[in-house]
Amino acid sequence: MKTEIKICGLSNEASIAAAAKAGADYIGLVHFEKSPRHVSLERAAELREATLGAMKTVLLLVNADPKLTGQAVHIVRPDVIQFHGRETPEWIKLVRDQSNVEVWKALGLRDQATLAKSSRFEGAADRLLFDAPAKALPGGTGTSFDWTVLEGHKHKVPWGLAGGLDSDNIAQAIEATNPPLVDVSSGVESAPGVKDVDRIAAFCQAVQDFDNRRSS
Ligand SMILES: O=C(O)c1ccccc1N[C@@H]1O[C@H](COP(=O)(O)O)[C@@H](O)[C@H]1O
Repeated sequence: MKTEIKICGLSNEASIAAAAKAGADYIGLVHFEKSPRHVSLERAAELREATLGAMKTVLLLVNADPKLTGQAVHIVRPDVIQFHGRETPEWIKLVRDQSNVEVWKALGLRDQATLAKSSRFEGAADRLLFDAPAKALPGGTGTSFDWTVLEGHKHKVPWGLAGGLDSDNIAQAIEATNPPLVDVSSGVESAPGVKDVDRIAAFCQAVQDFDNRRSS
């Protein structure tokens, strides 16, 4: 099975080209002013163009109101919106039904109880992204969570693993959780918000090496 790769928090064309060359499936663009990776909607639209359709574009929003969400869909025309705040299942479903855009919901996983609550999003989100619990920022902090929380879990919707992943721990993370998609931001940076093309390449290579070992 191929593990899909999302490289998140890109803010320039060079890192988008590096993600494409390395074989990423998705890029993530963050529209959240408190993030060191924040880009305006207009810049996000330019960066989506820079993918040349080689990768899908995920636009990340945090607790965005209906007006901003509508503007984001209209201006950026992403393939996916990733909601990374306290959005409700009802809101996620409404956006999915009204926008024709795939909708992902990120959830901070602390323990079995928080995992059990993720079932509220079945039938609403197209994918769940399991991340570390929010700290001062809701995500993008390079923090991982206890992957054993996912052990034996019967996933009812497509999902992805996020939170503190990097080229050193990604093989262990895939081995432990068997995710269909992995999502990285801090782990491919040299400083918050500064993507490193070599780390992007190393992360993707580590995922591909794991997939190749598993299928041989
Ligand atoms: O990247 C950010 O700045 C960010 C801000 C607000 C919410 C989520 C954010 N990033 C997402 O968080 C996860 C994990 O990131 P990391 O690899 O631990 O740095 C990932 O989905 C990012 O896209």
